[in-house]
Parts: sequence; C-alpha cells; structure tokens
Amino acid sequence: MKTYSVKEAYVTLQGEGAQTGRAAVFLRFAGCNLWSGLERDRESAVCKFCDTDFVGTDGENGGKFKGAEALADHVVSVWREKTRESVSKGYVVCTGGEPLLQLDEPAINALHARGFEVGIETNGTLPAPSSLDWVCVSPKANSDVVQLSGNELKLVYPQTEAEAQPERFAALQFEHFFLQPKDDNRQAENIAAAADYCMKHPKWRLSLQTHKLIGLP
Ligand SMILES: C[S@@+](CC[C@H](N)C(=O)[O-])C[C@H]1O[C@@H](n2cnc3c(N)ncnc32)[C@H](O)[C@@H]1O
Ligand SMILES: Nc1nc2[nH]cc(C(=O)O)c2c(=O)[nH]1
Ligand code: SF4
Ligand SMILES: [Mg+2]
Repeated sequence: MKTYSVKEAYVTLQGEGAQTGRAAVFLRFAGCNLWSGLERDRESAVCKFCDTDFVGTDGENGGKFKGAEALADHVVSVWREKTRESVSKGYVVCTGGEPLLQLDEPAINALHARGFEVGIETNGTLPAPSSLDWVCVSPKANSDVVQLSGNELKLVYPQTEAEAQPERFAALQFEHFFLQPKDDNRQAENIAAAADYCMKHPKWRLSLQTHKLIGLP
C-alpha cells in the first residue's frame, strides 16, 4: 500500500488566486522536484524563491499515511476540528512541495467519496489527474511545464528568464491568469512591477498573498 508523506495539514483561507477567501484544508505534501528544501541548496535549485518549508512530516497534523483511505480520513478530521460545515461542503487544497509527486487518483477518489472538492497547487512539471476540481499551475523558469491547461495559471513575478515571461503563457488553456508578486527582499518593487504589468495587459490580474497580510498560515 502506498504511503503518503504529509508535512502539515490545517484549515485556513485560500490566500491566492481566484478562490481567495475560501476556507479549505491545506494538505501540504512533503518534497519537491525543483528544490530539496534545504537552504544550502537554494542557490543551485531550479526554483530559488520558494516561501515554504516542505521538508519532513513534522508540521501541524503532519505524518505518514498508509493508503488513500487513511489520508482522506485524516483530512476529514482536520476539517471537522475547525469547521462548522459538513464535509460535503468541504474543500481541500493539495499543495507542497510538489503535490503531484504523491497525489494520485486513489487519493482524489477517497477525498471525493468523503464529499470534498479537491484543488491543487502545482508547478506544472507533472500531469494533473483530470478528476481534480480546481487546478492552479504556477510555472517556474528552467523547468519543463507539461500541464498546459487548468483553471488558473498563477505566475510568480518577476522572474528574469525569457521563458518565464507572462507572454509565454497567455495563450494557454486557463480560465484565469494571475501575476503573484514574488515575496523576497524586493517585495515592494515586485508588487509595483506586477501591478504595472496587469494595468498594461488586462488579461492578467494581480494575486496578492492575502493570508500573509492578515497573519494566517
Ligand atoms: C509553495 S508552492 C507549492 C505548490 C507547487 N510546488 C507550486 O510551486 O506551484 C505554492 C504557491 O506559492 C507560490 N510561491 C512560492 N514561493 C513564492 C514567493 N516567494 N512569492 C510568491 N509566491 C510564491 C508558488 O508559485 C505556488 O503558486
Ligand atoms: N492561506 C494560504 N493560501 C495559500 N494558497 C496557496 C498556498 C500554498 O502554499 O500552496 C497557500 C498557503 O500556504 N496559505
Ligand atoms: S516548485 Fe513550488 S514547492 Fe517547489 S520549490 Fe518552487 S515554489 Fe517551492
Ligand atoms: Mg504558501
């Protein structure tokens, strides 16, 4: 039976993109294919600006889960701990790390069977199962994006590489196109640059990481 490694799982409000403000279980899988997660490897990683600790299984409600049923039961218990609505109205956002290294059809089916809608945050380097209810792809420079359709494309901005410019993605099959200012030591300039791009190219909308503004995880 497959074991799923989960860094943490908690109820918060989706802070980013078109589902901003919606209560969800954030199910953060351990591990990523574009960075080891160790600070000593950051500068040599493909993805250098990650704002997330996805190493290990030691976070809030983290752990190793044997099989899709155990994983989905755990998500139910996290949802019930916080939320006054039944699981049949539940929403789970699978993230990481890179969730598609682990999230598979049996896990999605088990979450659906318990009544959850299932969303994903992915870097797009692995194909997303078509049974997902919401697919957010966030392409990274120097990676091969294979998931070229979905609900929203959310590009961290700016990325200097030519291949990671918004123009490269604007014709792909997504309902929503977002620029999300890169959270680093140039945050103010990054927000201004993203806002300016969205004004000049109205196909794109600004995605602020609103959870960070109000102190939510
Ligand atoms: C931590 S990632 C996990 C999911 C997946 N690995 C991915 O990159 O899409 C979740 C979201 O945070 C975004 N993100 C990561 N670091 C960021 C940063 N420093 N500033 C803004 N957004 C960031 C990612 O681009 C992605 O949309
Ligand atoms: N509140 C909140 N919203 C988010 N949207 C995407 C996130 C992620 O790290 O995948 C994230 C996150 O970490 N927290
Ligand atoms: S791909 Fe996603 S999880 Fe992996 S290092 Fe980049 S932002 Fe972080
Ligand atoms: Mg995050």
